[in-house]
Amino acid sequence: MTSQPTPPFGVYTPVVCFFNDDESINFDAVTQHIQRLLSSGVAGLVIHGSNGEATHLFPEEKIEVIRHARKLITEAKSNAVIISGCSANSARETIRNIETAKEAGADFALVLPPSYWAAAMSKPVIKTFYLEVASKSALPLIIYNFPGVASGIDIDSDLIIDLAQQSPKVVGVKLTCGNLGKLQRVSATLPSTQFAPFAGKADFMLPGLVAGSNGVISALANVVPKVHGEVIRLYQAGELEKARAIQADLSKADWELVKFGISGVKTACLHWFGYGSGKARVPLPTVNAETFASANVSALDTVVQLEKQL
Ligand SMILES: O=C(O)C(=O)C[C@@H](O)C(=O)O
Repeated sequence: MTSQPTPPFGVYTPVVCFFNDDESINFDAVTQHIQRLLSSGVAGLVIHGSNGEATHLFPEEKIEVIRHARKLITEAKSNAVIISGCSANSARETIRNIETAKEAGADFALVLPPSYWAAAMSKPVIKTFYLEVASKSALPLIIYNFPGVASGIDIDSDLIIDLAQQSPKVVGVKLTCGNLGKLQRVSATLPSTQFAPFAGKADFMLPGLVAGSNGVISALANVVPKVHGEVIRLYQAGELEKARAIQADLSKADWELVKFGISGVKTACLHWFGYGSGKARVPLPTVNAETFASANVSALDTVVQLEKQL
């Protein structure tokens, strides 16, 4: 099998999906948001990640949003890539999701381990799942390790390395588990030309860069993508103390943001950038603008003010 493309190094945003009060997709806000992300120089958009409420969208809506993102990337003359969430509990449905995501304009597929029958999901079973998907995948595959949304299933570095060595289609992993040792072992074993490990949260972005992360995939990059890019710039320039100072601000802000949940990410965009709303699809609660404005969001405000200066 010919070698597969890997996602370029940089900042990736798991893009939130904006909704109107009637829960229909607010494409005007989606457009403003993606245009702001692209103008900030993100390397890629993760469409239908956890923050994108992938689990709340109809199949046809998922295709429409990917197509819309691809259209905006083309209009912006951007080189950003699309990593599309394609997870399902069967290999068969996952493979079909990848086909439709490719047709809609995605470049890579992001796939969680199957978790409905969590007790049956032993390492050999998970390995069989990923090798089956990779063998028929229409796109290069990125493993999505997020125990919090996968019944606690936490894929270890042995299995990640084994999958990448067995299938050239497996080209990356998104470590939202926050396990730096895992990231370090994977990046030290698999060549960066063939495999892209990602630190999956702002919280450990700089330590992740030191451990060989291919940049970062961060929900907070919905709000302050340029600040994430600044950490990379400072790190690559060897200005570690300045990078650490901004990392400290990002970690404080991420902790503040996570308390508001996915809706809060959207409300933050309304609060500081004037588009969209916090509306999330039931059962997720919606954080309204007044609640957000009256809360202590000083750590977030610190990084937003820096974002606006960059
Ligand atoms: O929304 C996703 O797909 C995530 O994994 C979120 C993660 O990047 C984070 O920063 O919490």
